Amino acid sequence: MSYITCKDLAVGYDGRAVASGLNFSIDKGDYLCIVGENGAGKSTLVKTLLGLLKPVSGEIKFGDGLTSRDIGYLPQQTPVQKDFPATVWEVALSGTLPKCGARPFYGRKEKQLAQSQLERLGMWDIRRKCYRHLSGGQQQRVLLARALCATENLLLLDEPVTGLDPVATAQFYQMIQQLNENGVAVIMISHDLRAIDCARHVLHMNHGGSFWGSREEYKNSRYWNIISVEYEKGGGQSAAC
Ligand SMILES: Nc1ncnc2c1ncn2[C@@H]1O[C@H](COP(=O)(O)OP(=O)(O)OP(=O)(O)O)[C@@H](O)[C@H]1O
Repeated sequence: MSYITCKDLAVGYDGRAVASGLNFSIDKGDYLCIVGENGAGKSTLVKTLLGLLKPVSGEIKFGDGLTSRDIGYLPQQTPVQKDFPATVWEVALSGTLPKCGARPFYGRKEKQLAQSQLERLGMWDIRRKCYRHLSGGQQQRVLLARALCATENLLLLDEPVTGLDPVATAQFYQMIQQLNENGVAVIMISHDLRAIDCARHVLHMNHGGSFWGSREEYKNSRYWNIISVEYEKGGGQSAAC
């Protein structure tokens, strides 16, 4: 059974849909890239998958032991978040909070988990550094470690390469690719079409409808023709996946 199956899903606010007719699923180990024009409802879909909004209509089914609480979420970063006055260690450790239950402190297990995720992403040696003093790429790695502390089943990344330079972007994609090869399922929202080169499936959302299918099917669809022409005009490049 799939981790998530969405059938005729409409998402929105106060009972009014901003996107509808969404049909897609994400399986264990999958890599889904969500693309689409501004305002198409991508972030609204994310909030709905995380259980922060109720579907306007249709259904979201969780399977294979997954619930909306088992999603490791890397949100879009705001300027205030980039300036967060905490150490790398504190930010990563905060990802284990849901595992503490009613306990008001971190136990040995949580600390070991945060250490292993920071080591995995090459951030352990700078654990005492202040998060706000890191480069954009390093900050994203720390947030990734934080998300992995919450779960290793499914990561949901909302525009994770915004503001990163081309080298940091390529390194970030490679890191996600590696995690995916090690069994972590990925949902990545992106305005950067290079992200598609790494994905197995693509969900394209726009105001006139949506497409979901394999990367190959997407690249043969009219949705790809439209978006890639616009992207080339903007000087897009290919990813190194
Ligand atoms: N809290 C809210 N209440 C009502 N409408 C909202 C709210 N947040 C967003 N919207 C509207 O929902 C629509 C979809 O917004 P959303 O942020 O999901 O799009 P998006 O595809 O993520 O856009 P972008 O690519 O620009 O990030 C927009 O018309 C937006 O104005």
